Amino acid sequence: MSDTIYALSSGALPAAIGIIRISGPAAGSALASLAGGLPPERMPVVRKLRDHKGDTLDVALVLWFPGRRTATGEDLVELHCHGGRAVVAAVLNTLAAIPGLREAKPGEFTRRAFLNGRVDLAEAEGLGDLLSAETELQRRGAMQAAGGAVSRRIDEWRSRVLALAAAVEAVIDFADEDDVAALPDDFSAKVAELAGEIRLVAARPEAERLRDGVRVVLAGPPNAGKSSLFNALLSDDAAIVTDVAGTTRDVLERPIALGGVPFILIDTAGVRDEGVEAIEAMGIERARREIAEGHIVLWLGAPADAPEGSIVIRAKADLDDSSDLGDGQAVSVVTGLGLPELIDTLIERGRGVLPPVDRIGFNRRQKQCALEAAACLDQVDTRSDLLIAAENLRLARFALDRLVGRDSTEEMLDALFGQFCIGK
Ligand SMILES: Nc1nc2c(ncn2[C@@H]2O[C@H](COP(=O)(O)OP(=O)(O)OP(=O)(O)O)[C@@H](O)[C@H]2O)c(=O)[nH]1
Ligand SMILES: [K+]
Ligand SMILES: [Mg+2]
Repeated sequence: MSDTIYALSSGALPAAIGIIRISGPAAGSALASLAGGLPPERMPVVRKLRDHKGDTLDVALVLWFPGRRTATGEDLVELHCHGGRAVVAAVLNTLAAIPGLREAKPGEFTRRAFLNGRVDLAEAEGLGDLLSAETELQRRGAMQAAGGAVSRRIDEWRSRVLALAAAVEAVIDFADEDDVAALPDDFSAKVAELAGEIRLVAARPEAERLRDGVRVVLAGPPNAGKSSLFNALLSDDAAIVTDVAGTTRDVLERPIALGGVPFILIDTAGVRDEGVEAIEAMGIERARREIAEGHIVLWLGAPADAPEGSIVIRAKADLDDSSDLGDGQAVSVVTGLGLPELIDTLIERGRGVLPPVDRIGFNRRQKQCALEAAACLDQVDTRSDLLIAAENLRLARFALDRLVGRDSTEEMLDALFGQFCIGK
């Protein structure tokens, strides 16, 4: 039988309420010893919590969820204490002294929910993203996975694979009896259709992009006004601005949400070829790498030099005279000209880079499993040995099983749940 774990599951203290969760076989007896008996099931009641000497620790709202129909799939207790640091510490210390109880490791409540079949791996991954979501788009994207939309689609694919496998098995069985049997006419078309559907979802931008943010690189020649624009977009003096060409040496990154879209703004060293000493040269090298890897490049320079697909910005537009209406989006950080338009452009382009939040998408791990399943389906050839076709359908099903964690390794679970905080 597993240990009984406990942790503070609500946010940083002090707060109005501190919610302590206890999960495992000894949860009920721990609650009984703190509250002087078990309250009615699934009913919020107020109880005095006392330590083993009988001293009152707090007056708390307590909830008792016995059985398997709980968030973790095992006996679960919630103590809604006053959220003072000393109050919560006193209750946690009392729990620590109860035999069979120990503090939960990061993500351990969710891990138990997974091991007890309350959520699958795709839902647990979605939950992780939901807890770390900082923008509206991240929240909506994570809701899809956490709410089971990915899992439901995988289930549907899985039952189609099973039906195809059953058709093959039926023919193989008949062959044993020396009878004539054939696969349905549309068998191969159905296999190809399923592989195509899986690839379509796998081709969508990966969920990590939504979690990590759209990378927007500000690039261009020295003194073009990159750092000034970086600061203006952030409304912060994060980068050093001077009139000396070559001020920015290193890459500077800052996260920002614009219109609910998560971005990482990246300021870089001005790109030039001549008169460059060693440190600046290294900065330029880094700038080139960021330009190559960025999702969106804002190019503050001559349109002729602009990297492919970049947005050309005509910076310092306040200095333009009326005859000098060059190419690019005019922006001035001095007058604010063109900034709202630039932000709108970024939001629009940014949404295009991210996975669609109203449809399901995969993270990198899930995508790999999905592509494996599609590749196995490609190998299903009804003109050759049907035993091999059956085997490939079995492998396709295993790949889908791995996607939702039906067949997960300890290391995989450690890696996933280790990213969660304690108490989750
Ligand atoms: N008038 C005007 N001056 C600007 C504007 N943006 C930047 N500047 C000035 O241009 C100079 C260079 O600005 P930076 O932001 O340091 O330019 P940079 O591209 O980051 O320069 P490096 O980091 O050296 O490559 C500074 O003196 C800024 O004050 C603008 O919109 N209007
Ligand atoms: K500068
Ligand atoms: Mg700069």
